[in-house]
Amino acid sequence: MELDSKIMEKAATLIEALPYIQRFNRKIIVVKYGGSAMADEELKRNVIKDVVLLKLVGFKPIIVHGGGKEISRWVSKVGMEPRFVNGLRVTDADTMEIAEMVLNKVNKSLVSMVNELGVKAVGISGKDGQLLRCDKKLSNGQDIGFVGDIKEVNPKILFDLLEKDFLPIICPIGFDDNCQSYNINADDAACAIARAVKAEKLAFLTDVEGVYADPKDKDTLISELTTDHMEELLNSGNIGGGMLPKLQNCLDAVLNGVSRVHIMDGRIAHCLLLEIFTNKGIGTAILKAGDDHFYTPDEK
Ligand SMILES: Nc1ncnc2c1ncn2[C@@H]1O[C@H](COP(=O)(O)OP(=O)(O)O)[C@@H](O)[C@H]1O
Ligand SMILES: CC(=O)N[C@@H](CCC(=O)OP(=O)(O)O)C(=O)O
Repeated sequence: MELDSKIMEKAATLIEALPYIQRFNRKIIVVKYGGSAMADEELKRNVIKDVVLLKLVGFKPIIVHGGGKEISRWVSKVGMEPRFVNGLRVTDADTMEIAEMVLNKVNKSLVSMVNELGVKAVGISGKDGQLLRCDKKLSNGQDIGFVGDIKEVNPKILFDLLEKDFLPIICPIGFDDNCQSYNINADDAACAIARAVKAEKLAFLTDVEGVYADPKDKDTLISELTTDHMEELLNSGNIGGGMLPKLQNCLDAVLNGVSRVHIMDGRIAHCLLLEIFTNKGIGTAILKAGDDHFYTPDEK
């Protein structure tokens, strides 16, 4: 019997994924899902479908999400002006209240999407299970309000959830010794969590292709960025806004045992699957100096 070539192609694609499935089996993958890549429901659903697939083929994904754009929208709605210093939101008491409400809302919408696809998700914040204990964070000595600097991660709740086969979805709110709530940059939260659970991979899904050497010139996309070039890039004046904390966290993660760190465009449908299950270089891979090459299936 002659088989349709399209069906054969599908089979070949599935077989191509086999070494990657073996490589990541039972391994923890932290996906930082930025608010910038949550522009519409279809986009969100595509990202969530990818994560659900990762879970169903035997990976242990953890989602850490942001929601910066949505927080800004609500801050503006109540007549206040969103303000940022070095990519971090200046968070007074009112802004803190709004941030917590909005992030919890985003959290539950992602939980519902995962549940709808037949995988059991549990949405928590950094307060649950005392996951993210903070101090107040200063930005170059400047007080920027209730912004949290993570001083301790207690990953027990995450291991418990993973062991019971739940998919943890975390929003970046922490607490201090006086039970004060803190607004944590979601990239900081994702990196600290990836380190604490010794994740195999940390993937940042954002709204740009990756890191540009010059953000005004899209031809300057950096496909591989090694740690020894990071400082130069961070000091070049060409890294701004939310990319600053993201890159600082990539550096921190790579230097502290997370071997695969990637920034990619969450607006590209199924970018996570393409990055994990194929040998294509998507976005920007952040590598330790001396490890500067794309991964082969065996290494991935
Ligand atoms: N050199 C750069 N390369 C890529 N993006 C940059 C650069 N400098 C600043 N950015 C900005 O960083 C943004 C991504 O960070 P952010 O808005 O915080 O996203 P997320 O919500 O995913 O955390 C991009 O939309 C882009 O405008
Ligand atoms: C302190 C600080 O900046 N907190 C962030 C938390 C949300 C976040 O990081 O969301 P994205 O990942 O979508 O940027 C904020 O208030 O915007």
